[in-house]
Amino acid sequence: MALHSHTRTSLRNDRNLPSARSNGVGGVGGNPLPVRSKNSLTRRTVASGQRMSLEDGDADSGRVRVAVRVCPKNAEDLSSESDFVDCIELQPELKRLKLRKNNWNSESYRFDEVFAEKASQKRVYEVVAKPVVESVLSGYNGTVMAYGQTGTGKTYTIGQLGKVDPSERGIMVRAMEDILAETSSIRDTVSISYLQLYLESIQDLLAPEKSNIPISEDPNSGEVFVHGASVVQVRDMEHFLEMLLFGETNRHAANTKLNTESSRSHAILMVRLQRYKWLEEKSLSLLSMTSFNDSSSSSNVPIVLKSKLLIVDLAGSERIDKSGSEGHMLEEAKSINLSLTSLGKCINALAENGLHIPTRDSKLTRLLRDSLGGTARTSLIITVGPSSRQYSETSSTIMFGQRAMKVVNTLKRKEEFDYESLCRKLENQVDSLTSELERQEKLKNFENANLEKQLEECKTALAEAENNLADRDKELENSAFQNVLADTTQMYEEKVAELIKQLELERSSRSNLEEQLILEQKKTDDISILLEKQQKGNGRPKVKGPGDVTDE
Ligand SMILES: Nc1ncnc2c1ncn2[C@@H]1O[C@H](COP(=O)(O)OP(=O)(O)OP(=O)(O)O)[C@@H](O)[C@H]1O
Repeated sequence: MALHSHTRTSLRNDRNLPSARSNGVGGVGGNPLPVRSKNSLTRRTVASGQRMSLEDGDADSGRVRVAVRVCPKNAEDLSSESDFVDCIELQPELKRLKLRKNNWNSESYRFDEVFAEKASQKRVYEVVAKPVVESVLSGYNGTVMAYGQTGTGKTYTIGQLGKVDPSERGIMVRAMEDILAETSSIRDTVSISYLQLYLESIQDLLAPEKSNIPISEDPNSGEVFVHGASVVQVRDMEHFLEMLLFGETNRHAANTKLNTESSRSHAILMVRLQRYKWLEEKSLSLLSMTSFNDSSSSSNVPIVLKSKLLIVDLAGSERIDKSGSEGHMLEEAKSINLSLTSLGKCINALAENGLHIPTRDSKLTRLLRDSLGGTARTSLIITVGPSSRQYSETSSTIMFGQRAMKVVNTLKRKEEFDYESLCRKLENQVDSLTSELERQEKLKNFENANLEKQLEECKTALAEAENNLADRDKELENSAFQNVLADTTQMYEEKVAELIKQLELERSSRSNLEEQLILEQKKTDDISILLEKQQKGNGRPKVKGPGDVTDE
């Protein structure tokens, strides 16, 4: 079994794995078992815009994972120890390490993973650190630590830059590669601080003039801060490597000043991650508080995940008496011992489920408070040398690792409601709705104008049609009138002709009558003359003719 599974679904996979108790992951005879099982429940709390979510799963998921890595023999080992057999024998398939005290006496220890001398940096990263990095990317705090005797490959495992041979890249470089690959340079923020803890003083490896930087703690969350240390936002891998090299140079310079090749300080790379995501949740009281509880907006609560990854390269854990330190070196060794001893004490207390965890005894344990017995996912790699000469240090390193395996953290994810983004999002929504409204308004106006134009056109067309119709009617009317007129004319012509005819008839009858009248008149005149002659002749009264006028 790997320390954690390698895939992105490692958390789920871990939960599906049998617990340490059942699979025997542990120390001698499966001895170190998780003793704290606070995280056996899934629980979520909401408080003042913040919430902590516990990782669900079995009690084993928060246990500190411990792997052991055996370093290759160094020149000294090779020259002086040809007669001796190695004190270490690995059984990788059983994930066991056998520590041989002598030919008759050996102990076997089980770890979460054992790496032989030839194990690649890639494999070590993927088994030890990658699951922690994935956790950090999901919003949990995480810690990867290397512990071991001087010269056993802690810095090689953790801090190797791999400039000459990229396959030698250590955990810091590979972790940042994964983090940068998984985060958005626009939405998310990745920043680092690089510190060293030397003689109980925290120094800034990115700004060497800063030393004795105080540690502070949030009394409510217990979160540890190193205010005053430089925090540099990582732009890209090149930028990160530059800073790492700068920090390494500063650490190396300090060592050189002390005339030693070995790291006399603990180096701590602190990676802070701030990621945004949209929460799919409908039942949060906060939603009703903010009245975004309609189904459309409740599924869109922006939250910010803040997580921290500590990658710690501890100083060598050799014994003072054996190293023969004197003077300043003795002070230094004592200081290293103090911090490592207090780390060991905390681990013991946690492993035994003690009531008091002495985290305040040293700055190292204060810095690592969240990593051991806290809310972080923690992996420890212990490095050992194969040489029998180092039996005692190797043995104490192994015992340190075995005790660490008993520590169970309670993985918690800190989620904060991102009011700023919510506000921004709502503002954007308002903006887009307003512009949509304006667009609709414009469209409506345009459509109205269009309709009015169409109406006008219709009216004109109608008027034209009416005119045409009227003209047609007129035309029709005219042609009927013409007909009527023609008929009438004809009628009148006939009438006139008839009247003319009648008139002529009348005229002719009148002229006949006149002629008759003249004749009659003549007759009358003749008769009158005749009568007058008679009267004159016999004295009789004269007879009146039709044309005579008489006074009565
Ligand atoms: N697994 C390994 N493969 C190849 N070389 C290794 C390995 N482990 C260690 N080394 C080499 O051994 C030497 C000592 O390693 P390193 O400096 O990493 O030890 P250390 O534990 O960090 O020592 P110190 O505590 O004194 O700083 C280095 O030259 C390193 O390259």
